[in-house]
Amino acid sequence: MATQDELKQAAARAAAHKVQSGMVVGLGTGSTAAFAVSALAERMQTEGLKLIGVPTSVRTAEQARSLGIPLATLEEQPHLDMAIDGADEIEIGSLNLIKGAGGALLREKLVEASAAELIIIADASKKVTQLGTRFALPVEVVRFGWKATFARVEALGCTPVLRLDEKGDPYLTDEQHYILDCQFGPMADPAKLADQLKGTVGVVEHGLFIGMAKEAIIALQDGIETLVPTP
Ligand SMILES: O=C(CO)[C@H](O)[C@H](O)COP(=O)(O)O
Repeated sequence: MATQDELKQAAARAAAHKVQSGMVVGLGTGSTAAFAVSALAERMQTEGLKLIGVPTSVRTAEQARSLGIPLATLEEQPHLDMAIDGADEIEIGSLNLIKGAGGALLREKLVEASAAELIIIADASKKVTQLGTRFALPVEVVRFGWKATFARVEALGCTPVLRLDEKGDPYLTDEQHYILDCQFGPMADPAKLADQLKGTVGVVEHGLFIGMAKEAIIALQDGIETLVPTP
């Protein structure tokens, strides 16, 4: 029986094989995305694949650089051919996502909104029938007045928790913001909630990725399953 890491790696490899030479590729963040970065570097070495990566976090930039993947910023490469990333929850049918457990949701959304195609990679544990069933929704907020923002987000019907780092200090994103992990429970209308959060003063971004994923590559014990959004 394959381990969870082996499944993540299988999905990552399948996505990396979709990349063609000359592409500009958004490089996601997290343990599954890290396998995709490694698989791309391997293809560069073994097949001579050429690509430019646009990383979605400092962490991913460091990994890609250490593997010799040429990088560009989103300012330098504002139009990406593809982005490959993991997710915390993938809603079967819509392919709407919850992302951000790894803390990179803002840069991920910026990079992935600029990609012609967003490919999500995961093991089967990430599939849900309704978003909000397994993970709290990460909401990135500016530090200034964060308690007032906390109260506004709470009023939308959730229990927010300020994310802390391993030292017990507030977790800081790459853009130097805080994250509130918001337990909304199963979401009947995630698109409406996304709009409400976007309209909340102090909220910079949230981890709902609505209508963005073009494909999800899911690694199962007996092979790869490819999901596309149903109309
Ligand atoms: O959104 C993310 C980071 O902000 C990650 O893609 C998400 O948390 C999945 O991570 P992993 O592959 O480690 O389970």
